[in-house]
Amino acid sequence: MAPNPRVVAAFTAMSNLGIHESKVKPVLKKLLKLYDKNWELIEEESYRALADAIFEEEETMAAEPDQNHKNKDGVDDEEARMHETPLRPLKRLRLRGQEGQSSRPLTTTVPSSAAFPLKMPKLEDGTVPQSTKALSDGNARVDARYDPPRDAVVDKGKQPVSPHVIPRGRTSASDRSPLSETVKGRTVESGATRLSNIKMPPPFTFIKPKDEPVDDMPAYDIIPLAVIRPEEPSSGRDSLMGAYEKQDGHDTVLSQCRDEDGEGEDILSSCNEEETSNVDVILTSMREEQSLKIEQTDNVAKEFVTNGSPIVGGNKYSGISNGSVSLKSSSAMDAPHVLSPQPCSSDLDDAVVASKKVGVNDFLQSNGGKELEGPISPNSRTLVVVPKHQLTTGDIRSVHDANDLTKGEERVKISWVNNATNDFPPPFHYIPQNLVFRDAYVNISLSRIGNEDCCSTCMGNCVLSSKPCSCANKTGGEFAYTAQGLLKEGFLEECIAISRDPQNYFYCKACPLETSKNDDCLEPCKGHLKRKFIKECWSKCGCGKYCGNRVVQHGITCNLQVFLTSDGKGWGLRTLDDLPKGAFVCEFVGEILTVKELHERNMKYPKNGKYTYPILFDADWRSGIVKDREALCLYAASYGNAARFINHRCLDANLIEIPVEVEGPSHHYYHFAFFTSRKIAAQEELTWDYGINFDEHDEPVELFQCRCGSKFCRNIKRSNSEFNLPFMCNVHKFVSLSTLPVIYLLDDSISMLWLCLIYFRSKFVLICVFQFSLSLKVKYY
Ligand SMILES: C[S@@+](CC[C@H](N)C(=O)[O-])C[C@H]1O[C@@H](n2cnc3c(N)ncnc32)[C@H](O)[C@@H]1O
Repeated sequence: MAPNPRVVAAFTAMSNLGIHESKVKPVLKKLLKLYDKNWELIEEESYRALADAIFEEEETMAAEPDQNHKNKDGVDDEEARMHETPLRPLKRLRLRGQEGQSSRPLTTTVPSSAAFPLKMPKLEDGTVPQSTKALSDGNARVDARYDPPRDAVVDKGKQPVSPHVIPRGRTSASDRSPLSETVKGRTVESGATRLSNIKMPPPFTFIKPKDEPVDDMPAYDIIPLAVIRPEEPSSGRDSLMGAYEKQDGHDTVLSQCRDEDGEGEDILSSCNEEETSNVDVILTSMREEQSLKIEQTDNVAKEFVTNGSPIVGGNKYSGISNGSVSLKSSSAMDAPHVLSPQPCSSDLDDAVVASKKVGVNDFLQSNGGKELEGPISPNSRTLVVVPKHQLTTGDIRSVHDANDLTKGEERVKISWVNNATNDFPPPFHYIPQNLVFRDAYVNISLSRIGNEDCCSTCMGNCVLSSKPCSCANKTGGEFAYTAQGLLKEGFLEECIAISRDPQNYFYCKACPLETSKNDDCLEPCKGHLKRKFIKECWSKCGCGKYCGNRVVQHGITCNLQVFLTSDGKGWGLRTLDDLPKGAFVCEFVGEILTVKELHERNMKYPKNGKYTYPILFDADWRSGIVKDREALCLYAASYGNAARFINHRCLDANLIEIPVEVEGPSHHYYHFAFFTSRKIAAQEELTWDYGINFDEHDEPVELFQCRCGSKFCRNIKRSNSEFNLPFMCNVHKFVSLSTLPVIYLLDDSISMLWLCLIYFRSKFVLICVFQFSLSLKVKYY
């Protein structure tokens, strides 16, 4: 029987959205039943109902995973897939100052961290501390007093962040140009700069002024909005990107809206609050001639559909409209592929999804967000551009919202941009706070916080007091923060000095990292950095929420952006603001695993691809035997925050990680907070020193070739030598220097012996391999 053409058409439409037939079939059946076989309803709006239903089905499955989704180990398949993202355990600078660790000689051609002079050269924009004196962490230790059972903070299982299929968000800057103009305190990209930066003209762009704190800008609560027909391309930026004007001190976005018939319809909205609610969607569509200018648009969906309130708007949300405007493309554009809003997700109501092949974020403009915004902020309206053939629905959930990959989880929005390729950031669940995977013992309870561990008698703002509070005493007798919320210069310098001084490594007798492997050959501890801790005030303290000794717990407040680096490091994180020295940037957030669980994951999921580095909570492992469930680490490949995008830089990174205790006095679990180690200019990539010794090859991990560009790069010699030495091949974990076949006669046989000189784990090793032995004996009968 010939296949039903309507069914085939439905499959094709879904396939264009990257949805496999097997997913479509059951849903289509249900839908046909539901709609009493009324195909029109299904076919409407490019099979919107069908796509909705499929996503909804997936959402439901994800929300209520049943046994069918579990593999034989009881592990959720989706989780398993996420964990297929390989991982590498974080390795602090190994061998640094590892005197007495005989199995790890420092003899190597590779510059190990130990090779760094104790007296550091002066770095760009900042001085490496000269002092090499051994620095204690200065903290009064409080023994962890753990009693089972774990309290409610402990997540006994996987707690996926609820996935959202379709993005929302606001218009975002595709890539802030350093040549941005500042208009009335807001950053607005110069047209010339913007035009020179973009690879192809976007069909429409909203120029969104940078948000300022609401308090500072009452007059800008409502941004006038207007829509005009764009001019010819030759007329410059206005015609290509929509125009940006200033009227009576207000920013005005000029753009064009086309109706369903392709007829340009000019709408002018002066966009006061009342009018805003009447003009639901303002989009700019290119005229046909303009769209022809777009390169590589042939197989890309180009219909932009949005529901809800204005894409460009003020800070007040004036109600979600039920109207939606669908803008059909010009003839130069393909058939639409619209992922419509999902009924189950509020995020989806205001989503716009379209496709574009190159320069994904050329469409988008964002200021990265600033102040606390409600879940239905007009700034969350956005265009999200999804390449048609690349993403699975899982991917879309994870990184679909180019304006805010935090999916509203942070106080600020964090956009992502890629002006170079068609790639999206790797999929992951954004979580703003650490979550326990399974076994990790993270017991946060008020009963465990003794009076000496909090400042219950304080009031107001502790840092304004002349006397350090109990919490400051835990930070080594002083507040780590200034009244402005920055790290004190002396404290920061001490932390930097500690991290760069090999003397500040300690070596466990029985390293949890090694014992967790549970294998016969227990390797010696490779060293852990002694760290200075910060103890912040918290809920049991008497001071207020805005006490100056509470910084990290307030989360990210600066504007950050994930971007595709141009130097081959993959995605990276940059700041959109100028940051002073000592400013808190973000915490490294992920799943809390025991190191045993980490090892199990390492073994289970093969290494390849790009992923995040696990962070060890090893700062206090020297205190003695660490129980299995207390030897913890953070793993952010599957669940994490923006910090998972921070790339490594050898030695002179602009961020430094400092352990911060917030909830409790345990040093087995703390917050891994990143602070600026120097002033950082807007647009600069944020980096930190992972502490990798690029000479180590003994972990089930694959080291990347460092492209940090630092003059202190620890990977330079190795990468050079690999290419320069003759007869050398790099075979996984060892370097074969030369191979010599030796043929010899032994008694009546001829034998072949391979002599192979290899360089392995910093040693030269001669390997002999007998390949064959051929008997020369001739037997006569
Ligand atoms: C924590 S992730 C950082 C985000 C990552 N670039 C991405 O695209 O998702 C660590 C990975 O980034 C890459 N990376 C980080 N720093 C690098 C560097 N200095 N040189 C080359 N690759 C780097 C490596 O692939 C590493 O495994």
